[in-house]
Amino acid sequence: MTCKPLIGMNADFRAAARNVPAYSYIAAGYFQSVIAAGGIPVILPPMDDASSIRTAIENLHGFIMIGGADLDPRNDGFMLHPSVRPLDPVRETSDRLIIAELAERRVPVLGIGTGMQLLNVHQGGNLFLNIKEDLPNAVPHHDAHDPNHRHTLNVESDSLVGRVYGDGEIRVSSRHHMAIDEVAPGFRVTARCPDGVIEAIESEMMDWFAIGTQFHPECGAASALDIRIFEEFIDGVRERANQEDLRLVA
Ligand SMILES: N[C@@H](CCC(=O)NCCCC(=O)O)C(=O)O
Repeated sequence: MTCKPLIGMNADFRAAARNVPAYSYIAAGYFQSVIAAGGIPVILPPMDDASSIRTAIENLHGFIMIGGADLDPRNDGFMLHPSVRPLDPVRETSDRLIIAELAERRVPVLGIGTGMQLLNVHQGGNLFLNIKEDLPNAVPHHDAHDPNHRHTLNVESDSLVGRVYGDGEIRVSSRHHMAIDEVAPGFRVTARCPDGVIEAIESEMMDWFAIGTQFHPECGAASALDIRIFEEFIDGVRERANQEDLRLVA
């Protein structure tokens, strides 16, 4: 592939309130990072029609599932927890249709924050609903007064995040209160906070390039290294698009 890959991304949704109409939005860091890494971002507003989502995804080379509020645990058969602030159902319905399509078509995916949690639960893993209760010895993974809160990270060297960060002390932006508990089959953990909380997963499946980060490489306070996550993702997207072209002409 010589042209820039089209990278889809979902968008958040806010219902109408008082005099403000409903609107859809996305933090600029997501699409700016894709542009900086050599891709063309294509933002999909929430949709509840699986066939429209399928048509949109058929025309994309890769997809980024963005962060946001919490997945509603009731959608995965768990009880609601008082700490959970669910996504608007308009967004969650759309996100679940998108991930199902990405998984079925094996479209390369990078899940960030809630996006990684959705990738994990869709593929059969599950989540801790509140780090403070489930992992009481964990360091803070969120600071209500500091959107740029960071903590350190240990990475597996033989992984995408390992290639990006290499050796030495790594600090990443962290904004979450849920975390992966059981990792979905077909994925492995490639980064953890020193307290053990899972911070990145990567697919081990030969036919699906899929990675997830609990930390936020798109965040305003991200380091120069963090953009390399997007570069690695887009390199992987190109590689797979080239393989697909070869398969189609063979
Ligand atoms: N359910 C999650 C949310 C983690 C997350 O995506 N945080 C970023 C929110 C800001 C954004 O929209 O990018 C949790 O575990 O808290």
